[in-house]
Amino acid sequence: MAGAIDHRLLTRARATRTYLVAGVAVGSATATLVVCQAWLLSRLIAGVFETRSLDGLPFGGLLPALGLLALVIVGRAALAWFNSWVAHRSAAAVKSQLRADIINARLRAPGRTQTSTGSLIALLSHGLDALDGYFSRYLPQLALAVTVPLIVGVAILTQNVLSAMIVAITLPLIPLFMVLIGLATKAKMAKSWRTQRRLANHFADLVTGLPTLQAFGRARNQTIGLEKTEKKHRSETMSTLRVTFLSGFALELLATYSVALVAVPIGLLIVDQKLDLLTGLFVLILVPEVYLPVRQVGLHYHDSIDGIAAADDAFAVIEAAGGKPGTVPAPALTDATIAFDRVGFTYPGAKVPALAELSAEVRPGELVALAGPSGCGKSTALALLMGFQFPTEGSISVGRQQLFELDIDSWRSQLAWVAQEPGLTSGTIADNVALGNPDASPAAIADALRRAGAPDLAPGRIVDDAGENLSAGEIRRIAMARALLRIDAGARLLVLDEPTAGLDSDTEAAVLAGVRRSGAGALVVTHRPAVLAAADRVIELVPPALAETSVEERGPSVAKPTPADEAAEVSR
Ligand SMILES: Nc1ncnc2c1ncn2[C@@H]1O[C@H](COP(=O)(O)OP(=O)(O)OP(=O)(O)O)[C@@H](O)[C@H]1O
Repeated sequence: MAGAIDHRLLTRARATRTYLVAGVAVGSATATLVVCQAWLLSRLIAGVFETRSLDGLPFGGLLPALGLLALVIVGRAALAWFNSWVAHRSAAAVKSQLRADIINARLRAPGRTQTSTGSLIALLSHGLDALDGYFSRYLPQLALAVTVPLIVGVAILTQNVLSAMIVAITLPLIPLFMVLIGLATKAKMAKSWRTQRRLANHFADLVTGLPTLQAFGRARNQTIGLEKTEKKHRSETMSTLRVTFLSGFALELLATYSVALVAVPIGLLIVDQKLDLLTGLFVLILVPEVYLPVRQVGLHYHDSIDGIAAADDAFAVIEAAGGKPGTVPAPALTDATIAFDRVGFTYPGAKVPALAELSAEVRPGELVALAGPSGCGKSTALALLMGFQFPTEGSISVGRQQLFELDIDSWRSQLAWVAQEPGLTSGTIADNVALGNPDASPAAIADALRRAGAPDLAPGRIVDDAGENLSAGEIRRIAMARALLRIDAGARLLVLDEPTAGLDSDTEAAVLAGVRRSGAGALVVTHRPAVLAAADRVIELVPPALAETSVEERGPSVAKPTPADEAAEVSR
């Protein structure tokens, strides 16, 4: 059946495998108890007819069977409870593993997925909860649908071959119908899932962009848009439910007719006294038990679709982070040169490259400036250097190693990064600065803030989510202090994406001079003439369109020679 078990869930989420083994064991035990229950019930009913004429205690001989029946019923209830307990534990374990994998994938390669932030939040919060139904309802039923018909079918075969043959012919019709219904509704289910995702995105956009939307008088339109998506979601949910109920009804009808097909000949055989009452009852009680778990799988089919769709989304994020992470320890930047060799990058789904033909070097301890018009790919070049993305053209090497081969943690431990829009976490300013070096003393944190031009910011001041209570300049100075602390802790390259927005020229000059004194290098995206003048080399990026069209005449983007290069050239 389409989408029964996602092989990636089996290979990645170990709890799924454990659960399937437990499910088959519980299913087999349940099937055995079903057979015992049917046997005891038929013995009791047939016994009532046979002992009716006895004097004294007519049903006294049936008491042991009655006691056993009670035990079997308690056993079945215990198995059902155990099954549900294992299922919920497995769902929790799988969800927790997938959440960790998603977050790790996002940390390893933040920009490599096409999943928007809204979708990611929806997936990490309630999206993966769709796996609850998959594990607690669908998979247990799937295990029972395999084990119960097999064991109960064999029990029927030992008693009455004709009944077993009727069951063997009619039972496959149920999965067949389920496949047909599944094929007919697959597109509908996928559409419903897409609408659900769009609703989550719409909502996230509305929340994050509310001030802008209000400023431009568009908040009302967005609310109307949200209402439309919500209405669509509601009608699609109703139509999904309609399909679910209708398909349940069809499967129920099929199973009922199949049971009747067995019941009629059994009844006739009993009337003709060709079959004793005990055997006839045993078979009649068992037959519906064969169809029940298979029918229930159909009823919980939508749980499997929802669960698989959630798992698909999770794996899209996890797999986008790339195959196996690199393992080679990063060469020390104290003597390794970083080389961009005709590096280009096109974002997934984009038609034009964001960066093209970048060739440049960053030598140990150098201050290298990255300049060029807006949108020419400066931030993208830094993202490639940080290992958030891998080049789609050319390569980046560190010493003799390719960047993609490096253990990303050992590589990033040498870098101190200040993003264009630095991220802050909730806590205090000191907590955020200490991200650069968790072992830093309060005095070192205060000193880093001072050097980053932020002596006015009290380290104990509370930072709201994403630094909402701070100005853009303050956020950038805190991020700069964090990077300086990281340099103090041993990072060898400061990676700055237009750090000057929050700093005055003097502070900026002091920051860069301080970094150079420490022996660390810096790769700085900047437009400021003072930084460009102080740089050992300036890499002029050209817009990708220009790089694409005229690379033959112009040659690749290269660094302007430094005075040291020129001196070396002269001496040659
Ligand atoms: N996540 C993304 N998906 C698709 N395209 C992107 C993405 N991020 C950036 N781009 C595009 O890639 C190109 C380069 O962007 P980038 O941010 O690297 O430029 P930049 O030189 O740093 O610009 P600025 O100086 O304005 O900060 C731009 O055309 C941008 O629209």
